[in-house]
Amino acid sequence: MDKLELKALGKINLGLDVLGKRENGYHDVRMVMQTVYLYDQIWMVKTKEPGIRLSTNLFYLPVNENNLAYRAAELLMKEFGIQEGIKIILDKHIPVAAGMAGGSSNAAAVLFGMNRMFSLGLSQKELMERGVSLGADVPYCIMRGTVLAEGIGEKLTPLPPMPRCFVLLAKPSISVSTKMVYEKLDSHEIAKHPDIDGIIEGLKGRDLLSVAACMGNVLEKVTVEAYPVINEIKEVMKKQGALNAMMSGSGPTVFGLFDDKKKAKKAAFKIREMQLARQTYVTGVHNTRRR
Ligand SMILES: C[C@@](CO)(OP(=O)(O)O)[C@H](O)COP(=O)(O)OP(=O)(O)OC[C@H]1O[C@@H](n2ccc(N)nc2=O)[C@H](O)[C@@H]1O
Ligand SMILES: Nc1ncnc2c1ncn2[C@@H]1O[C@H](COP(=O)(O)OP(=O)(O)O)[C@@H](O)[C@H]1O
Repeated sequence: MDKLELKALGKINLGLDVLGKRENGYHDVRMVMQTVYLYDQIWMVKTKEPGIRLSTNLFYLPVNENNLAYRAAELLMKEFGIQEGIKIILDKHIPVAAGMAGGSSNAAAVLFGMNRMFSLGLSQKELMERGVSLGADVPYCIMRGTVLAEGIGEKLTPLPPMPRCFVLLAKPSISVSTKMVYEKLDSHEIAKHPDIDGIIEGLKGRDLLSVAACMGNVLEKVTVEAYPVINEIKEVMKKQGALNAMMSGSGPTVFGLFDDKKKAKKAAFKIREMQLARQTYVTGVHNTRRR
């Protein structure tokens, strides 16, 4: 196979709890992850000249080893002594530094693509073991769907699929560093842990309303302190009929779950009109796992 086209999908966290901190600074988490149908497009083409060449539509993203897509290709090229080269064209649509795992998803797609194109014979588990060295969310981005993620995010248990709904994503024009948010959390007392088991029960019962009711994210308080606009967006979404609204990951993207597409679109319009966020997307959940 000389050429491959891939979709790298974004995620939201329906629940995010932090249980403790490890000596290396990483945190033990308990999260319910959900893939959404907002994606970056990736083209991979084999080249005769050795090495990796990456290009992207976003001028401010690195195109060297600081890009997670580049690093994913490099990791497998080195391990397997691949002599040919690879050209990667990355068309970004997932907001950057937004709590939607865009970079991790790009890395996951490239690992998957390299395995296919160069017939490396790695199982999904073996790809995930390599993926975690690139980022805690990479193994999940390889698996996709509705998943309970524990450990630092790499211990994955598939869950029943999220019931069909509309997801409104709103990304205010600020960028958040995941590392800083986790660090700031350490100086906070976690007053209320989200009901992760309640979300899981809701998923088992195919009950969208109880999943929505149990949503919670311990990182939200930290990011909201710096950026109150996150709360303003949540309030608009709820007022416009969201079943619930919350910040995804370390933020600042806010998502709202809706059972009605018109309401989701109206909420998006309001958020843009009030200039709370310029980037808004109405999309859905994506429950197909990668094979
Ligand atoms: C918060 C979450 C929730 O899904 O997502 P994002 O907001 O990044 O999308 C993840 O835990 C982010 O995963 P990911 O972004 O892959 O993390 P990494 O690149 O491995 O780590 C970035 C930094 O976050 C901190 N980190 C990350 C994961 C974890 N379990 N504990 C941590 O303390 C570490 O300080 C690390 O240096
Ligand atoms: N392929 C990539 N896509 C997006 N960001 C990338 C990529 N490679 C490296 N980065 C860097 O990683 C940081 C985190 O980006 P991203 O994965 O979009 O956010 P998050 O960790 O919040 O989900 C960005 O600041 C960006 O400079």
